[in-house]
Amino acid sequence: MKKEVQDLIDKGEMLPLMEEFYTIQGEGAHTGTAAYFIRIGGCDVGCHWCDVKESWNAKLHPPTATDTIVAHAKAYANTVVITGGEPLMWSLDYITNQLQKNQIKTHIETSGAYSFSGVWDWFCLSPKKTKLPLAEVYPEADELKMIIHNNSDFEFAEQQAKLVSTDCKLYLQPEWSKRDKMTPLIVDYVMKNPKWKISLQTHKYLDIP
Ligand SMILES: C[S@@+](CC[C@H](N)C(=O)[O-])C[C@H]1O[C@@H](n2cnc3c(N)ncnc32)[C@H](O)[C@@H]1O
Ligand SMILES: Nc1nc2[nH]cc(C(=O)O)c2c(=O)[nH]1
Ligand code: SF4
Ligand SMILES: [Mg+2]
Repeated sequence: MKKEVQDLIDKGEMLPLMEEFYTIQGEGAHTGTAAYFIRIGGCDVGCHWCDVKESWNAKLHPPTATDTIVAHAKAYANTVVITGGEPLMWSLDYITNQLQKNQIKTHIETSGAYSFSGVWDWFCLSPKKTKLPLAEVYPEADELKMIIHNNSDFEFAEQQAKLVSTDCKLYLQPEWSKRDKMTPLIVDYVMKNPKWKISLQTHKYLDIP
């Protein structure tokens, strides 16, 4: 990669954009709310059930001017969700500052496995066993969203819940390929442990992006 491009990426003025789309937030506390999604390429966390493995190799996603991404978002929405891939692999201070200057709310979906950057109106932390969140990230979480793929994931969810702030909202979300088996177990678990709520990937049921 040319040095000029790498310098702009380092400053967050370019980002390896995989896709951008206007849709309805399908998961977590803001389920049902219209939002413009920005999916940034690159992730090495390696979840075997990841539903966007095409995002993993950052080199496949062209460095794109952040100002262009912000201009697109502005034409559609007053809320942007930055996801990936793992968005915290990149410096997100520039994009979130630009979005907020344009009165656009900034939301993130992250595993928390990389250092914190950006200014966030809503921070969704979804920890993974293969690459745990950094200690500095836990206090930032407004929402903890634990993916339940097997029975041991309930225990992992409880461990992670001890590390976020007391006012962080707690969600259990069935891993999509195991939803028929795990959703009824999550329903039982939430009734026995009502500090948790269930989050479904409602966009998949609606067949929208
Ligand atoms: C694709 S990830 C991208 C953001 C970031 N890498 C992360 O994992 O939080 C977006 C959200 O989808 C969740 N997710 C990914 N694959 C899933 C699956 N197969 N079933 C349910 N949720 C999934 C992740 O846990 C995360 O909350
Ligand atoms: N509609 C919709 N809602 C989402 N919430 C989190 C998503 C993600 O992939 O980060 C996602 C997504 O891909 N689509
Ligand atoms: S951290 Fe997120 S993007 Fe990366 S593999 Fe896991 S679910 Fe997929
Ligand atoms: Mg998704």
